[in-house]
Amino acid sequence: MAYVLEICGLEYGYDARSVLDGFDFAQRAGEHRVLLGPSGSGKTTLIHLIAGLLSPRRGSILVDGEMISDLPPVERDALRRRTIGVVFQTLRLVAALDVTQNLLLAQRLAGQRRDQGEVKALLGELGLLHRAHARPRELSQGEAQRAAIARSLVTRPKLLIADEPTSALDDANAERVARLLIDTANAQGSTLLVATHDARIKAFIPGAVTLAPAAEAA
Ligand SMILES: Nc1ncnc2c1ncn2[C@@H]1O[C@H](COP(=O)(O)OP(=O)(O)OP(=O)(O)O)[C@@H](O)[C@H]1O
Repeated sequence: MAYVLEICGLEYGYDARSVLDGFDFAQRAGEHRVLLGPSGSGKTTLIHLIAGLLSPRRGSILVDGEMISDLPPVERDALRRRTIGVVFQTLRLVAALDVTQNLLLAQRLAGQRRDQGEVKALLGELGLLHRAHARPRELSQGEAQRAAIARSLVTRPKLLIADEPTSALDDANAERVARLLIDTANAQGSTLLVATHDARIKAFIPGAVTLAPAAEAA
């Protein structure tokens, strides 16, 4: 099966401080993986690199066969919107839009037809139909998280990345969110990469890769 993500010899750092030093990783379509690492090991940095929000110092990142790390910014943005969904720690829903409008906007930014039927179906799957016209500030934290998952999956991205989706949750809710991510990713045909320091996630997604703690200043 084809690779959705291939990372080779990735290097990145902030000023003199190296965060990633020769990181290699590959993920095939349908092969969900966990990126484990303690706080500060570079998980969020790596997600930003994969999504083309940062540029590597060295090495390459291929998303769905395209070298996102080498593309000019406009094409990078287009590739990200077409092929990657990210559930950020801070969720990043658009405050002025209701849940349905947030999902329709994601479809439009991905260059897709706005599809109310698809939006409704996904909100139903995530138990959010009754909140379809609520603004983000009117949602509970759990509802907002599910809305962010729906927003990231409504474009059926090849790769769905979730940044620390469970670390603040108790066992029952961590399991619920992990299962929800896996089930909805499967239903949408997306491959899941969960970045976390929450070792409980390994029970749900067996393929784990571990980031070493950040290196000391060079
Ligand atoms: N914009 C920045 N400027 C300077 N240093 C940064 C910046 N962003 C992150 N760092 C540093 O880079 C290292 C990796 O940070 P990153 O946020 O990627 O780690 P993380 O594994 O996602 O951590 P957490 O689990 O706490 O979110 C940390 O030491 C952090 O302090």
